[in-house]
Amino acid sequence: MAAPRSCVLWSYCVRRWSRLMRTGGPQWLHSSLPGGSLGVRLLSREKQATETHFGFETVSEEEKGGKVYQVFESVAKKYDVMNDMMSLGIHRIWKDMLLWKMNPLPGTQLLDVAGGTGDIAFRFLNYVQAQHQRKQKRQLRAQQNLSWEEIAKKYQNEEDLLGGSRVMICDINREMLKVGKKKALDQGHKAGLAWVLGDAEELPFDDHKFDVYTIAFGIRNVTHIDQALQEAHRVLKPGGRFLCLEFSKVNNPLISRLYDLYSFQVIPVLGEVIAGDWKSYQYLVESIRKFPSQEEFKEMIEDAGFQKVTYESLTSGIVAIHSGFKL
Ligand SMILES: COc1cc(O)cc(C/C=C(\C)CC/C=C(\C)CC/C=C(\C)CC/C=C(\C)CC/C=C(\C)CC/C=C(\C)CC/C=C(\C)CC/C=C(\C)CC/C=C(\C)CCC=C(C)C)c1O
Ligand SMILES: C[S@@+](CC[C@H](N)C(=O)[O-])C[C@H]1O[C@@H](n2cnc3c(N)ncnc32)[C@H](O)[C@@H]1O
Repeated sequence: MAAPRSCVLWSYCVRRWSRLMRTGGPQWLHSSLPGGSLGVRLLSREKQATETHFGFETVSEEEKGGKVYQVFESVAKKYDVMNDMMSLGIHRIWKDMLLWKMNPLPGTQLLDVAGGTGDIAFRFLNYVQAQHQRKQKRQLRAQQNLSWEEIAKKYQNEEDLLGGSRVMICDINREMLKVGKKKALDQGHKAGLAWVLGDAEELPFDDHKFDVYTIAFGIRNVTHIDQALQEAHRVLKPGGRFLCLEFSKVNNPLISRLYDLYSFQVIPVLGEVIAGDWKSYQYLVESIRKFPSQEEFKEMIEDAGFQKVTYESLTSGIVAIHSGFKL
């Protein structure tokens, strides 16, 4: 049965109002306050500067960054094994799906923010290398009179193996990057990647630098998500793509109940047994519940200036991939 028109109108008004409030209030309010729009900006900054959440705990904004840092400093060494244990390997499929969605073109310059131990970056390198090798093979087969030196050269130039694609991994946590760098050596990734210590809210890069921006399981931990989204928009080239893999809202009531049971009864126990750290994994499950739904997050991405914003829910909405373009 269709919803009555008054309900539709009411829900539209509520959505418009909450969106306005998130973006600093209506325009008329800016000029009626002392100091005009600066007044509002200062007021909203002051308001923002008071409180936020760290999982289910209420903390000041200044505190949150430090607490998140401690969590990832503490879990870094066990991070990868914990992900396999908690998700029975399913996180690998989600990350593969992010790459399939990206389907990078030859020469893509990727920025992977909150890149941690490099899972997205290594998948990107494997993907572009496989893609480039297939292309090179096709070209070599098509050329009849090549010497073996010419053929060998094509295979030996490591930089060329990636067809000009590169990935920059940016993360705020030294320990996560340290584990990632070691993993890169172990997996034989040398060319085409660089590691940078940096904050998603204040990226250490010039404007219009990257073709694709990814953030996987990272944005949930950032204090000012709107600021991180604006930074993503700033560093992308016109035509560039934003892709985010993050926990989301489960859309099936039965799965939701089981998932809640699993999250609150099993995950912290796994955290304690495997990583000796109950609290960090309690933070993980609580922070998941605090993160906006698929639709709310879509609106936040649009508010940062992205166009053609879409999302795909995976595993009944346990996670979602959001995509947007800087046009
Ligand atoms: C500190 O911050 C972080 C730290 C990190 O290490 C990582 C992250 C970022 C996170 C990731 C990259 C991924 C992390 C993965 C998850 C949080 C888990 C995602 C969950 C799933 C894919 C599975 C979802 C589970 C369900 C839909 C419910 C099914 C659950 C059950 C049948 C068990 C229900 C539980 C109870 C009744 C409680 C009592 C049970 C026991 C004591 C037995 C223990 C049972 C198990 C170990 C079974 C585990 C089962 C599964 C994993 C189910 C998988 C199967 C399917 C989805 C089909 C970070 O930010
Ligand atoms: C759950 S891990 C995700 C790592 C990786 N992207 C993956 O998918 O496995 C979250 C990462 O976000 C990083 N992080 C948290 N706040 C950040 C911020 N403000 N700027 C950059 N990275 C941040 C943490 O240090 C951590 O490495």
